[in-house]
Amino acid sequence: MMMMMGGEDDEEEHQRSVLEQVFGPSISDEDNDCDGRSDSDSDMAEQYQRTVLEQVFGHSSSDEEEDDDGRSDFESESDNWESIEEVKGLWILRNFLSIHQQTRLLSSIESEQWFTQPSINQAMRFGYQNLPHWAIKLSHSIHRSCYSSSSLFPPNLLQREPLFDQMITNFYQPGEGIAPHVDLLRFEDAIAIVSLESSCVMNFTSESQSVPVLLTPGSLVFMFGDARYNWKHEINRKPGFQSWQGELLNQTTRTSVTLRKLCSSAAPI
Ligand SMILES: O=C(O)CCC(=O)C(=O)O
Ligand SMILES: [Fe+2]
Repeated sequence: MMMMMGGEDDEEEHQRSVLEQVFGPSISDEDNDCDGRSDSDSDMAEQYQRTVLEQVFGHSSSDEEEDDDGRSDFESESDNWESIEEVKGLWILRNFLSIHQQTRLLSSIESEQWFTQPSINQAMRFGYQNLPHWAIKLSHSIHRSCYSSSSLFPPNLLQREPLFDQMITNFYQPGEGIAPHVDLLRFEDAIAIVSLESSCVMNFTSESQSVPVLLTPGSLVFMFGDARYNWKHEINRKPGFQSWQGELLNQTTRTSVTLRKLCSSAAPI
C-alpha cells in the first residue's frame, strides 16, 4: 500500500532548480565562465545555499536547544517520505520527530495551559505573528522536510512563504476523534498534521473508497491536491473502531498539531 521514495541526485537537481526559480541563478552559475569549479567557488556556492536556506526557513543555529544527536529543535532526522498510493497527494513522514522532540513539543504545548479544563480540547491561532514560537519552528521544520524531498511536492507549495500561518492543536481523550470532513476552503492547499501520544487510524474516504492510514506518534502527514480537496479524513476512536492489521489499538490521550495557511481573501474567524 505504501511506497518509499529516494533518489538523492534527482533531489539535488530539483532543489537547485527550485532555488533558482525563487532566487535566480546561484553565484557559481553566474560567475563561472569555465567548466570546472574551484574549491573556493564551491565553498562560496555552499555558503550561498546555506544563506538562502536560512533566509527561507530561518536559522537552525546553535542557540536553539539541541537533541541528544545534535539536531536542533524540531529538525527532522528522516526524509523517508511514504506516499499513500491510493490517495493522490497524501504523504507521511513517519519518523518526523524523535522521541526527545516529541517530548519537547508536548511540554511546549502543555506550557500553553490550553487544556486545563476538560471542556476545552482545541486551541487555534490565526496569523503567522500569533503562532507560538514552537509552532513557527515546527512549520519551518516541515517546510525544510518537504524542501529536502522537493521533487515530491508542487513547486508553488515549496515556494510559499510562509508555508503556514494558522495552527490548531487538538487534544483527544480516549474515545474522542474527529468526524469525516474536508478542511474548509478558506484554507489554502496543503495541510500538515503532526501526531503525538496515542497511535490512531485516520480514514480517508472518497465515494465508495476507504483508505486507512496509521498515524504513529512523531509522524507528519502532508496532504495536498486530491488528498486535501477530494478525500474526507476522519478519526473514529469509538470503542472497537481503532484496529490496525487485525489488532485493536490501545487508545490513550492523543495530541495533534495541524498547520494550514489561510487564503488571502478569507478573513480570520
Ligand atoms: O487531529 C488530527 O489528526 C486531525 C485534525 C483535523 O483533521 C483538523 O483539525 O481539521
Ligand atoms: Fe482536517
